This record gives sequence, C-alpha cells and structure tokens, in this order.
Amino acid sequence: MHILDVTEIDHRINPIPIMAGSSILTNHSLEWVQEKGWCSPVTVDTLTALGYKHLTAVQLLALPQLLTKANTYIHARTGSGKTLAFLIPALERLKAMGFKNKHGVGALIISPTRELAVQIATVLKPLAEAFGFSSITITGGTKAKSICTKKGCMFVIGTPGRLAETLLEEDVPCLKVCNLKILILDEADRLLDDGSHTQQLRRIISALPKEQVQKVLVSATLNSKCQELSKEIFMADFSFITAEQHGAFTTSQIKQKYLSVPARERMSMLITVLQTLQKKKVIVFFNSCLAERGWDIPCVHWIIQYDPPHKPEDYIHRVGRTSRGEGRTGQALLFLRPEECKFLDVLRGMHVKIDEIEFSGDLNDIQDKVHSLIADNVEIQQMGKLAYKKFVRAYQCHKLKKIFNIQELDLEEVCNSFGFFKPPLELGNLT
Ligand SMILES: Nc1ncnc2c1ncn2[C@@H]1O[C@H](COP(=O)(O)OP(=O)(O)OP(=O)(O)O)[C@@H](O)[C@H]1O
Repeated sequence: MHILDVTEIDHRINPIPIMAGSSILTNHSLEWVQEKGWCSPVTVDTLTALGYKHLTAVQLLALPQLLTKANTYIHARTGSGKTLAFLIPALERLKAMGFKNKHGVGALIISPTRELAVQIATVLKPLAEAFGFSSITITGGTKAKSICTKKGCMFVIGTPGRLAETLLEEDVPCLKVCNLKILILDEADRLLDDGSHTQQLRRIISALPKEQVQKVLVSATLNSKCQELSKEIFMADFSFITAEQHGAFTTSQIKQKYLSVPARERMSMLITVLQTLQKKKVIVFFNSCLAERGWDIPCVHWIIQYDPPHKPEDYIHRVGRTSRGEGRTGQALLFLRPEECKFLDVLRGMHVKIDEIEFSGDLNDIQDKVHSLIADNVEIQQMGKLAYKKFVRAYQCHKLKKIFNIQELDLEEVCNSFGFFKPPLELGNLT
C-alpha cells in the first residue's frame, strides 16, 4: 500500500461532500478512500464487515491530515465518528512504518475516564486484530505487569493517573515508550482543564521521546484555553481541522428544549415528563459528571438534564449522548429554575439552538407522596439528605456563579424538591 506523503496530497476537502439526506456521512465510500491510498484493504475489509460503507465528515478530513504526521486538533460535533477518525490513521501510520509489537508502544491514547478508555479499546479491537497489532487498556486498578503479554502492547489506551504510575514507576518491559510515534488525547479539553489530569499528563510526557511523536487532540468542545495550554505543555504547533462549518457543537438532529420550572415543582415535573416517555430510552443527568462524555450508548431517544451541567461544554457532551452516528435523531430537555434562564444566552453563544417547550398537560404533583415516603423511611431520608447536601455543595462551586448563584436559590424550595419541608438542621448552614 502507498501511504501518501504530506507533499503529495491536497487534504483541504472543501466543501465536505455530505451525502444527501445524511447528517454526518460523506459521499466517499471506503473503496474510494482505499483508491486514494489513504487506507489499506485490511481497514476497508474490517470496516465493511462491521457494516460501515462511507466515511463521516470528520473521518474524511482527519485521515489524510493525520497521515502527514502533523500535530493536529480534531474538532467535530458529538457522535460524529471521531474515534475512528483518529484510530484509522494511527493504524495505517504504524503499519506503513513497519512498526512491530517488539518495538514497544507505538500509539498511546489517553482518555479522562475508564469507561471511555474501554469504549475506545472496543472500537480498536477488531481493527487491531486484523492488522495483527496488540493493544491493552490501563486504567485504575489495572495490574499492567500481569496483563502485558509477550505479544507486546503496540496500542495502549488508558487514564492519566494509572498510565503515569505504570509508565514512570513500574518496570514493565513491553511498555517501553522510547519508540512512541503517536500520542492521542481524547476529550482533550477535559484532560487539560483538570489540574490533576494536567499534572499526570506532564509526567507522562516527560517519559516520552522529545522528537517524532505526533500529537493529536480531539474533542467536540476544543476551546482556546485548551489550545493555548496544549501548545505550552507540548511546546509544539498544531494544525486545526474541524468538520463544523458553522461552528456547531451538536448535531441539528437533536431537538433541544428547556423547561423553566420553580424549585418546588421540579421533582413532580420530572416524574410527569418521564411518564410520557415510558417506551423511550432516556438518560437523566442529575448533579454528576458521570457518563457525560464520550459514551456511545445506542439509540438513546431523550436526554434530560435535571440538574444543570457544571460547565457550558458539559451541556454539549450530555446532549451528545443521543442522536449518535448515522441517521439517528434525538431530543434533549434542560430543566432550569426561572432565575437560571440566563444560562440560555451562554448556550446560544455556543450556537446551541434551544427553545422553550410547551407543556400543556396536568402536573402529576407527587410532592406530598415524596414527603410521606421520606418521613416513613430512615434510609431514604439519609439518602435524601446526602443528595441535598451534594447538590448545594456543587451549586456553590458552579463555574458560572453569576447564573447559578447560591445566594439567589431559595433553599426551602430546594429542600422541598428533595422531600424535606426545611433544610435538615443537622446539615448546618451549607451556604
Ligand atoms: N463511518 C461511519 N459510518 C457509520 N457510522 C459510524 C461511522 N463512524 C462512526 N460511526 C458510528 O457513530 C457513532 C459515534 O461515533 P463516536 O463514538 O466515534 O463519536 P464521537 O464523535 O467520538 O462522539 P463524542 O464526541 O460524543 O465522543 C458510533 O456508534 C459509531 O459506530
């Protein structure tokens, strides 16, 4: 196979030829990509066997760009196929270089969470096997020594903390990184936005060769802060490719709505909404970052954000758990208290198209039932208190303090939605 050199290709594909009636797929088939010399028959055969026929827009842009070895930021909306966009060129480059398992780690992929690392490994597995490449996943609790086989570890996927420990503190021969060629940071803005992750990243980078490592940073929300920080950490310049011509972060296939609900009615409203969605697959986000990013759960119809996201970018990643891949649609609903509606301006500033939902049905007022349930059950009472405490603490630390302002929150009303008439005394003054 002929891998193109940077001087041989014009990879500025503009406009991106999106297939008629499709949201993310291009007109370009896998065979076309092979004819261009951008990928080998083994990739085409494996992807075809998995049911793929065409490249998505971001894959079409990333493939020739990453084959040039250039350090690159990849930006494309949630669910648009970024995982294969960075995996295919990594496989092709290592193959073209004649990289062998015995050379140690060829590509290192860092993800902010274990779940995402496992998901990337799952996408990689059939391709890596077809190429005859070994791969392992290193996350919290992984004992690298025991899982590294004689076959080596050409692809290593992991979370920053455990990877730093393994690469710097443990002597695992097959994990030698002195020949590393490709470093990929998935959800790069999350990795660079978090102090402890950045610290671990710096440690990992200190163990890598200074030359010859292509850096690829990927996210649906690559902000300028992340770009500045990455230039400083890597002491390198990056090219930027985006599959989004109008700055969109989420696909237009997601119908996004909000509900302005006073604190005392929130729980009843949630139950009422869920009752109308009984046959649908729904994810409800409470006050947690869990599962916000990267998770590729098939066919989720609705995303409900009951508690606000901690950062505007998190809104994008949360709604991106629906309408993933080709031809999928989805709906997203954001709960806001009336005093929080200023958040809509922030979202609209991020090109989010969000409208108020018309709610015309009867509210299923469950507040009294929640109060008596809590009064009669000590265990649920404790859970309720803990949830209330965590909610207040998170609200206090919110990044957008002017909008999510604890001083403007009526804590008695908030308590009501957690099933208490008054803030529990033993929790003291939380504000
Ligand atoms: N070429 C393709 N043709 C059809 N479906 C594809 C193609 N590439 C990827 N997909 C599907 O699209 C879905 C989303 O892919 P992926 O998880 O890589 O998205 P992503 O851009 O990384 O999203 P996020 O930003 O939320 O992490 C997956 O279910 C995947 O199987």
